[in-house]
Amino acid sequence: MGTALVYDEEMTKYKLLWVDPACKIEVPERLTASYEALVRSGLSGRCVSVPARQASDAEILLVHSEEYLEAVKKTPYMTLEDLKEFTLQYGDVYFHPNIYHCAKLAAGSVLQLVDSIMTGKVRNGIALVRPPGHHSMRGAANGFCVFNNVAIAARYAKQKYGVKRVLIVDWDIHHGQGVQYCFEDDPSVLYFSWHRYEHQKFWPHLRESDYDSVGKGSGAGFNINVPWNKVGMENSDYLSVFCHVLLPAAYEFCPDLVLVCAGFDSAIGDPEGEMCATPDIFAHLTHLLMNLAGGKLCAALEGGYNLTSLAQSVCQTVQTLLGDPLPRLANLRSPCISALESLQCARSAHRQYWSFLKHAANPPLPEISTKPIKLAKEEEEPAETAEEESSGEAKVWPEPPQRSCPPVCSASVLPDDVAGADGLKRLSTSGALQPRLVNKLKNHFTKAADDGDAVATISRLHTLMEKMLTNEIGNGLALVPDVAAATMCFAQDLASDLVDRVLVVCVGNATGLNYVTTDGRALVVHISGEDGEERKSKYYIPVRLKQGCGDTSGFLQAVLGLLLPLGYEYDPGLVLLGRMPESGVGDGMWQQLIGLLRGFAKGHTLVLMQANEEACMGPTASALLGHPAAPLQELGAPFPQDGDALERLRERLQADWKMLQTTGRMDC
Ligand SMILES: CC(O)(O)CCCCCNCCCN
Ligand SMILES: [Zn+2]
Repeated sequence: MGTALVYDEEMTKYKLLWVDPACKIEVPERLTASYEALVRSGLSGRCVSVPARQASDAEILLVHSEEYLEAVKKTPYMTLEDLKEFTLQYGDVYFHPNIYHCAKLAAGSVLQLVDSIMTGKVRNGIALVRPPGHHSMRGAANGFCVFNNVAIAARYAKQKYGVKRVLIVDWDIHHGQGVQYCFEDDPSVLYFSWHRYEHQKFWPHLRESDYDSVGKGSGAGFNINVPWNKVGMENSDYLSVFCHVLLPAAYEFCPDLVLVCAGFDSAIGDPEGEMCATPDIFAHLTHLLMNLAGGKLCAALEGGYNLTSLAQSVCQTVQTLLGDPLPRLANLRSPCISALESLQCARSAHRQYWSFLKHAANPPLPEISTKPIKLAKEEEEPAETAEEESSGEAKVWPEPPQRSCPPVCSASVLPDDVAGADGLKRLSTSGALQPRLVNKLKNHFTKAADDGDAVATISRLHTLMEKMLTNEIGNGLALVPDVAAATMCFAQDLASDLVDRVLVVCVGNATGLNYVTTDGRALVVHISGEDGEERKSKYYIPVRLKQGCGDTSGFLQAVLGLLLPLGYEYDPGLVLLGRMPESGVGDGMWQQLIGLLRGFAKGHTLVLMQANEEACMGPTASALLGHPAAPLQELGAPFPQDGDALERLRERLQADWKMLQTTGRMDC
């Protein structure tokens, strides 16, 4: 199933008609720059084009009041003076004779996306729209927004398709207060937003944008705010919040549909956000949401005011929706202290609502000042410099890396063209494997199985990996006689011969895995139901689930809160996933694991399974081919001792692994 793209150039046909420094950045070129970049890159041609349409009155009234709609209906007939007058009653927004028409198209475009996804015409999609939506409220326009496109879409999906739970992820750099107000007492809509806040000094200066706004009444816990109190946030800050707040809550919420308020003013170069995350981060943010709700993801453009970074970010997002391998995120740093404080505050505020946080550390939080903030005059409306950049140096960043298109054969099961012992000889003579290595491998395997098929296995694995690294195939699945032996020998000898770092993930009980690499060429994460061998090295991490790998909520917490951050920090060139016999891990969880691991190493994942596990081959191949994992059924709380043990393990490891941190040093 494909990816829908909704775009209509009619939505470029309104603009600011008078001088207003607060609104001048919201220009029609935002849409044309985004769309033309998709056309130039060939991405628009790979999407299913879905036409825009005007939202009906009834659809707009799902969120807005009649008097507001009636008032906006009058704007097409207003004189310039009337429009200016009309605009004065709202904040940081402007009207135009054609903006009502465009606002209906913007809202209708997102509804078209919802229809295409809910009727199974496409898997996911994006709507390039303006005016944006997430600031507009029931009875008011605000922040360039007229109708709340995404809030209307959420209500529409529930009403028309009986969707039970909707997750709204708002990665725009501004707080979508309109969405928060709309759903704050509604437990069927989980709203997550991060936003530039600077302790209420940043627009829209709302006290309720802080982390302690968790929702009201039965909606308590279903509103998650992560305020950024400093500018300059980077990729590692964003990923930490996804791994340690959003994703665990999202999986526990188990949505039927994911809507994204896709604002790209959170990217580097944007004059509003002043952040430093690079456009390719949106490839990963999108990917991390794509295994929820069976892949039903609907993104709607919100902000983004630097046309270069906006266009690059839109392309990164669309290319991921299409299923292409992700770019590797180079040299992630430790999340900054301010980000860690925000992370810790959000986790603490939600501790009582989410089982994944039940065992989280609970250090005291700083006092939130309740006194109204006093904005210094210049902070109210920064004087517009002639050139935005001239106030600060113009940001420059590298063009996002060219992302390989999906290889022809994206998952290959042990090509049988390399059979028997001669295969290994061929490899060794071809120089692919030095003779010394051949002997080492052979004695590794001979104890596992008789010489013949052990040798055959080795040569097949090597072939599979070579094809992967030449991107001839994306990933692979290998059935081997002895998974533990194959995994270790592969990690120790084969893989480290061809890539700089191998992430080895072992699922299920096994011995002989505590293979110590001091040079860090392999990182082994072993998730099992029994004590792994004790940790001798930073690069061998046994994760024990007392309830075994069949405990999906414990397993998932280990994956999201430990494995993902470790993987991002380690940044492997290859992922090796070994499924030990009788691991007990469920098919759904297994597919989610594969889906998430595909985000590393440009999707180069090699799965090793015991030869007799045919039953699991189907689900494995499907996940390797990029089909969305089956949604996990409702997750209970992880067993107390597991939840507690995982939190303790994370705290112990964070000295070595910075991406595992979730608390800032907060002197209260
Ligand atoms: C969709 C969106 O969240 O990007 C809209 C942002 C509105 C910002 C209003 N203040 C602008 C101050 C100009 N320096
Ligand atoms: Zn914004």
